[in-house]
Amino acid sequence: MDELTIAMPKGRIFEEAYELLVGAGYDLPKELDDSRKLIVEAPNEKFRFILAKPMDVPTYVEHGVADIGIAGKDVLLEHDRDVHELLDLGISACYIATAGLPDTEMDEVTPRIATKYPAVASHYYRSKGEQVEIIELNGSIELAPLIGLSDRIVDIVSTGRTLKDNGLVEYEKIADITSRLIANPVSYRLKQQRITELVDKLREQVGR
Ligand SMILES: Nc1ncnc2c1ncn2[C@@H]1O[C@H](COP(=O)(O)OP(=O)(O)OP(=O)(O)O)[C@@H](O)[C@H]1O
Ligand SMILES: O=P(O)(O)OC[C@H]1O[C@H](OP(=O)(O)OP(=O)(O)O)[C@H](O)[C@@H]1O
Repeated sequence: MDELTIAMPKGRIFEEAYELLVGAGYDLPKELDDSRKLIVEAPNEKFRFILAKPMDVPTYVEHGVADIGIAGKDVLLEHDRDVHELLDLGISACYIATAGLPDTEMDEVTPRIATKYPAVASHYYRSKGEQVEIIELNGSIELAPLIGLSDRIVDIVSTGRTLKDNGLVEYEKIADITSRLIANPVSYRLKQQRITELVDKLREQVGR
């Protein structure tokens, strides 16, 4: 049986992804969940896990150093990678939206948009025929309108708490987000049987 290398996102998505795999019947070592190791073997299943930053998962899969991976749809929308999207896992649900200070218009000349998702934001405003200046930030995006750096932000909303606590309001929803199972196209061809079996088990688990 071929070994499958799986790129798992550390952080928010990890716990739900781990539970999904265990729920699907896979025997995973405890050290995957409770150690700081970045490469963990699951010999009983012939899996090798690599623990990656969520944004980097599609990079490992595109380059074929991981056969499959779990990535947020936000990451897949932002970086157009050559990977197959096999299954919507339904976990880590959130959405991307525009937000800003309440009752404010965007600057008429060059509205400024702060975001961690420059491609998603550019695409969104271009599709509306609006010309904007994108300001890329790495986090704490909600700061931008509060201190006058931008008119709007394009960011993830989950509970809405961060917007609320900072006195910001949502304007438009851009895309619903969940995590997806992705595969390297060559791995998918060469290890199709193993990957299909995994997809079927996960699909059954997702449907529960
Ligand atoms: N409230 C949320 N904020 C951000 N991402 C969320 C949220 N809810 C679900 N997600 C999903 O989790 C992924 C991000 O996970 P996480 O926050 O652990 O990574 P990160 O953004 O790289 O974090 P950091 O840079 O803070 O380490 C996103 O790609 C998205 O699909
Ligand atoms: O709607 P909520 O449930 O409040 O979640 C949304 C917030 O969570 C994320 O930030 P994160 O916690 O990853 O911190 P960051 O600003 O450093 O990216 C996201 O960028 C929002 O700020």
